[in-house]
Amino acid sequence: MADSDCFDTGSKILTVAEALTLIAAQFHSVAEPEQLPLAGALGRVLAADVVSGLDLPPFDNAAMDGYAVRADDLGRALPVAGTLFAGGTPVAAPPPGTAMRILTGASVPGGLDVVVMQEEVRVEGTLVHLPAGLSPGTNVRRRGEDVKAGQVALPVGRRLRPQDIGLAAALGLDTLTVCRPLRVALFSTGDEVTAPGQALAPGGIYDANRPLLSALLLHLGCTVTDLGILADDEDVIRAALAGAAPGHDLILTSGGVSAGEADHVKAAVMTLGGLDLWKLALKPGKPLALGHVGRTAFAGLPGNPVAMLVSFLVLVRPLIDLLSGAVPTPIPFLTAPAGFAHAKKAGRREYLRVTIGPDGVAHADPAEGAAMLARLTRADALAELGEEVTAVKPGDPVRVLPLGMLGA
Ligand SMILES: Nc1nc2c(c(=O)[nH]1)N[C@H]1C(S)=C(S)[C@@H](COP(=O)(O)OP(=O)(O)OC[C@H]3O[C@@H](n4cnc5c(N)ncnc54)[C@H](O)[C@@H]3O)O[C@H]1N2
Ligand code: MOO
Repeated sequence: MADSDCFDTGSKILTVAEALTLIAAQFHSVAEPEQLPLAGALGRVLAADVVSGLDLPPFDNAAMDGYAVRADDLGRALPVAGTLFAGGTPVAAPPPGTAMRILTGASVPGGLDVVVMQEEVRVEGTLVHLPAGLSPGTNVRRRGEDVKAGQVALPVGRRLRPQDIGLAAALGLDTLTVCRPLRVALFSTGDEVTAPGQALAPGGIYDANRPLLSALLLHLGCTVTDLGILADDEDVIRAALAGAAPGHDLILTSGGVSAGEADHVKAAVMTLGGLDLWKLALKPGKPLALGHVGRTAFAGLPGNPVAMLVSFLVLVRPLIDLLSGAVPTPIPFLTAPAGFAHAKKAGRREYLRVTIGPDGVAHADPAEGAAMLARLTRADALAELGEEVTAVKPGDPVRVLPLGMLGA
């Protein structure tokens, strides 16, 4: 939900950090909890902490197939008192001076503190010859070493990833309390924008942004209503937005947010709520419109597809996190040596399409066009050049944001 006050920044050019601060101040969670089976919870946001009801692992167990012994008995040849299988009922330790054959995952009897891998022993008749020098605890997975009973295993606000679902299952949970999905209405704008499958008129282009945005939103666990393409007509746009607002938490549009004349989106949103047009110190992704239609949040992204993707990842993703009850997480980055030279303005953040070579070097796309979608499909990552950077030389370390880690 957006506050009713709009955040007029006048003609100031906002840094990304300033924009994110304004977003955090103006938008609030609309989260409502619901209970879901684990299988349906991927991508959803946890509505409550998951507190572990048990230790993980639940009992001391073997990490390897081999022989469970006392550390004091190492370096000797011992008789084998029996075999312990995974899933077998835990048994008491055999007397000192004996070994137990043990398989991975089997409960280690209390008192035995080393599992010697079977590759490291020599079996001769009924005796197993053990190496010396292993420290107590070797190859024993201790009860509770991963998670302790009573500990928060998964925190509220976590957007659930496959490994989170796996952990919940390991804790014995078959359902999770998650936030209901954010309901997002999607429009493209512009008379030139044509739905794929239709004939392309002279001057027309196919609508790449809606399917691209829709896919990005699905990755974030949103429910997407695709409401098509809005013609450049203020009345039509106003009616469509007014109709979409009540059933949605966020309306997203692309196109029509720069200084152009055919900007009916702005006028329509203004009459239905409030809107601010931001100019950001960000390339690509300079223009961004944010506001509300009634009580529904509104974000208007730039029309150029690559600019739209960058705006989405840098600004709309955190907005979606806020609205959906997720704890916003910084975009993960890695550092790679630059395989390129690049000069830039101080004070602006830039994202360049890069491929990562087999040697780990980041090679920038020599073209920088914000409309070049095919070139984006050939990139592995975006290099993030911060506000303070004025030049990149080959070999300089640069931040790279792997597109796959961003759901793109
Ligand atoms: N005089 C100025 N002109 C422009 C400025 C500026 O500051 N002053 N900013 C430029 C930048 S940067 C960008 S980005 C674009 C943003 O423009 P809009 O958001 O108003 O978008 P449109 O003009 O409607 O479209 C831009 C471009 O993208 C194509 N487009 C639009 N929708 C789609 C879609 N659904 N699928 C594929 N492509 C789409 C559209 O045809 C245009 O080519 O403004 C610059 N101009
Ligand atoms: O900065 Mo506009 O957002 O391409 O290319």
